[in-house]
Amino acid sequence: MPATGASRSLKARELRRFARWLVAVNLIVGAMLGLTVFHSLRTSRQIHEARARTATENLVEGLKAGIWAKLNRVDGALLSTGFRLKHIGSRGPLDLAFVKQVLAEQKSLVPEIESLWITDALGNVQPGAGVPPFQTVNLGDREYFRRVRDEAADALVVSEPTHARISKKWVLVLARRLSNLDGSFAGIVYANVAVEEFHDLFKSLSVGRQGAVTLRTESLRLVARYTPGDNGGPPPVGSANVSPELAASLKVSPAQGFFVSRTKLDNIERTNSYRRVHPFPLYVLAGLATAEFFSQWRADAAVQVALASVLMLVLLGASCGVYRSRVRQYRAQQEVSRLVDEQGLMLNNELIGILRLKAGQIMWANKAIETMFGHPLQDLVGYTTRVLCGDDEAYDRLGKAAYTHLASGSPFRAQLLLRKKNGSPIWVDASGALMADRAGESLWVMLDVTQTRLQQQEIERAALYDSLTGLPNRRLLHERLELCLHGRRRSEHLLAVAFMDLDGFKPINDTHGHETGDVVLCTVARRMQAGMRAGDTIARIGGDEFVLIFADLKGQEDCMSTLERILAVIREPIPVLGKSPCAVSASIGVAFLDEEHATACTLLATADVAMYRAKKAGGNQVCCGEAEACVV
Ligand SMILES: Nc1nc2c(ncn2[C@@H]2O[C@H](COP(=O)(O)OP(=O)(O)OP(=O)(O)O)[C@@H](O)[C@H]2O)c(=O)[nH]1
Repeated sequence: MPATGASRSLKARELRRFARWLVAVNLIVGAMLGLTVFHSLRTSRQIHEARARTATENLVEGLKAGIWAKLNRVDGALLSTGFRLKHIGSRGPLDLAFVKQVLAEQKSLVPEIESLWITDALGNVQPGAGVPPFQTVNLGDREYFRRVRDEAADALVVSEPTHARISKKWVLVLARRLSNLDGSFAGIVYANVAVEEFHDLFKSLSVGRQGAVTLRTESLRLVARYTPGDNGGPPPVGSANVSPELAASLKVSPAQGFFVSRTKLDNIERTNSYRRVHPFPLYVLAGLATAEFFSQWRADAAVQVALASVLMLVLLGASCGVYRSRVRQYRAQQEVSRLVDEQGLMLNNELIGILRLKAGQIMWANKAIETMFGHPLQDLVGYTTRVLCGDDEAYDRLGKAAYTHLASGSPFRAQLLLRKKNGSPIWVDASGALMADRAGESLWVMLDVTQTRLQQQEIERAALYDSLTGLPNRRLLHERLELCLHGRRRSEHLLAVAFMDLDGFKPINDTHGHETGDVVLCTVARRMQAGMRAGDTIARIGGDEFVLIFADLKGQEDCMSTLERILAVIREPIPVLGKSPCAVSASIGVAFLDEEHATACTLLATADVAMYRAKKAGGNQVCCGEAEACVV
């Protein structure tokens, strides 16, 4: 069944639908995979964020406790000093030795204190250890001094980060009031805590290479900052430059909080927690770098994304493979359809007949067989090939020859003479071969070669027979003579060859025309044929020359009497249509096969010579080629 254009385009549509389906499956699987990975990564990031927050909160809680303890010890030293130096100015001149002793004792008890001093009511630092001799250091302009002096209550004052005038270091100053007996302001006792003092505490914390720990005053001025990787250079002590996220969080939650921000100092994003170091006006902050804290998460994310990508690539590759294989299948189907179409056209041609046979029975035949033999297809299919053969004998002969050949494994090829439905003969060039995939079945191809065959016969005839008289020509004469000579050697009977030439033929041509001459030649030929036996041969070898072969003579007399009869029938008047009858005679030379004349050449030559003798002798007679032969 040939594939139609419609069924082909249907298959092309199916292929496009399959491609769309594959794309859709890939998109859906890709989307699901992407969503799964996204959800998994978001969840694990949230877990990491929660862990980061907990870690920074734990860090900052520890810091807060450490700083509180430090400053509490410093404040304790201030309180003790204040207590021991209470009203000391009211009892007369200052006992500097005692003051120095007290300050030294307290300082030695609290290692965090870088220096411990008192001032008078004007802010002049009383001379002591670390103060250059003959030099007056006045703190009256210091903000913490004014606050201690101006606040009536005996409260601890913590300064902003201050550059110390004596040690030249950045310090945090803790100060308390000294009073006279009447309660008036006598000066301050203050302790400088170097900002480096906090670094030791900060260093003990594990914040990674890019983490940061910071101490700020209530006004957010930087007191100390520590980053293990020393990111961003030396800390700008005293600077109040903070991230907007910290400022916003403090507004909402002044005591403690959590925020994520990118630090301007080193441009590193961190997850931070902060705590107020109550009762001190200080904030501690601990931050873990997002990049570090999320490095594991990032590695996990990279692995998950890579796995998902590989999975997607594998799916894509498999889809491409499946699609390509479907395309190949589609192309193969197209090719098969094309071949089926071509085969259909070939099978249904009008020229070459095709038959499929099984055990001599016609299983299938094409239109050309119908045309060639004239049998309708329904009269062929299901019947044996006997209907195509002339008779049972021809059918059996053909069957034996063909199937013996096919059984040997080689195809059969022959020109066969078969019969049409109307009984007329038909020559076919037939070729048959066993079908490999169908047991016992054979395929036959037939071409009508009747015309070729007839033309061939005509050509063969023209080569062997005289076109005017229909008698054998010189070539066939020689073949037959050789054949006779070959058979004669085993025969007892006599063989003779007679050479005959008409007498007076030329004048007939000249007088009555060539057509009349032709009539005379044909009449003479017919008469001679009528007077000879079936096994004898009469041939025309030239204009008015004939040769006769007598193959089965009982004796020379038998031959001579026949030739005499021939001379007689030739002499009879020959009627010519519309003209007066013509008359001719003949001169005949005959040679008999014997030891001396044993070949065709010698026989013909002898007969020829004898014929000339007959003609010289006046014609209309037979001369024998042997010496003793008599002229009849
Ligand atoms: N009509 C006709 N004439 C032919 C044909 N072939 C040859 N001839 C003629 O036959 C004649 C033969 O010549 P000759 O053998 O001399 O004829 P003839 O008159 O019988 O002479 P002799 O044989 O000597 O007796 C020639 O005139 C040829 O032209 C032919 O096929 N048809």
